Amino acid sequence: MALSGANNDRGELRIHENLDELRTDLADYIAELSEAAVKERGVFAIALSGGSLIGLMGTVDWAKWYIFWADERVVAKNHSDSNYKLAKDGLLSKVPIVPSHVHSINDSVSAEEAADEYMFVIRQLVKIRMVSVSDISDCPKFDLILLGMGPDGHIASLFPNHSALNETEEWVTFITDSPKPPPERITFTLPVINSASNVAMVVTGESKAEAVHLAIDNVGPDCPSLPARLVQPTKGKLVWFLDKPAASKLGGLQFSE
Ligand SMILES: O=C1O[C@H](COP(=O)(O)O)[C@@H](O)[C@H](O)[C@H]1O
Repeated sequence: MALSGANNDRGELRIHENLDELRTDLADYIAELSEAAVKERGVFAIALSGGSLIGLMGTVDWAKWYIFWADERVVAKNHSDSNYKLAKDGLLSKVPIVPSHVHSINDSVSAEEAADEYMFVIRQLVKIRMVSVSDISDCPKFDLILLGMGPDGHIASLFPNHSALNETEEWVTFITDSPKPPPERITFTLPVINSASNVAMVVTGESKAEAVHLAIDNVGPDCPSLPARLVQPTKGKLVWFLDKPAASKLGGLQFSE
């Protein structure tokens, strides 16, 4: 049985006994959001990340889905480091997704050009409202952004103390010095992540327990620079999907079973 609760302004916490339980809860959560968005707008705009979360997603009704990536490594689409390849092999090739609804980056140009082109594509889709727009800025408002988190607290390709964290003008930016290989990546910026209707942080494993603690608990003045702590949807909802090892260093939570 999952434990769920809330921690101040750090969102809803769902802590699961094991990965099977987490996978089921995450699939139900995504299905509910998808159904609500399709009912309201006719489409569901979801941004995926890479990493371990892809293996935790279930299958739902894909026909109305528009798929984006919150971050991508600037490598060929068939490279083992590609987040697109990860999602394609683990998920997209197994479900009836409409190919033209899958918006991956151009892998044949530089990181800077790929970021600009990706932003242009999103801008066109915002114009025709396939992707909604924020009520308080011109940012796209994705129905759901799925994020993983590294043991260092990075989310998407926003790393601790990196200047990309300060980008407020662009929707998509690029880096060429990622501390985690490969070095060249594109990433949604914090204003886009925080404009989403829903953000799900999917984090598993003991190696991430300290970063989960720093991202969620009130631990003093150093924590605001942790990228995961800067995920604070302005009007949207933040939900953390954790397994017990990832949640093992969280303190002072009030849970209901
Ligand atoms: O490099 C990346 O890492 C994070 C976390 O990955 P994980 O394997 O530790 O879950 C991922 O969310 C991000 O999209 C990816 O590019």
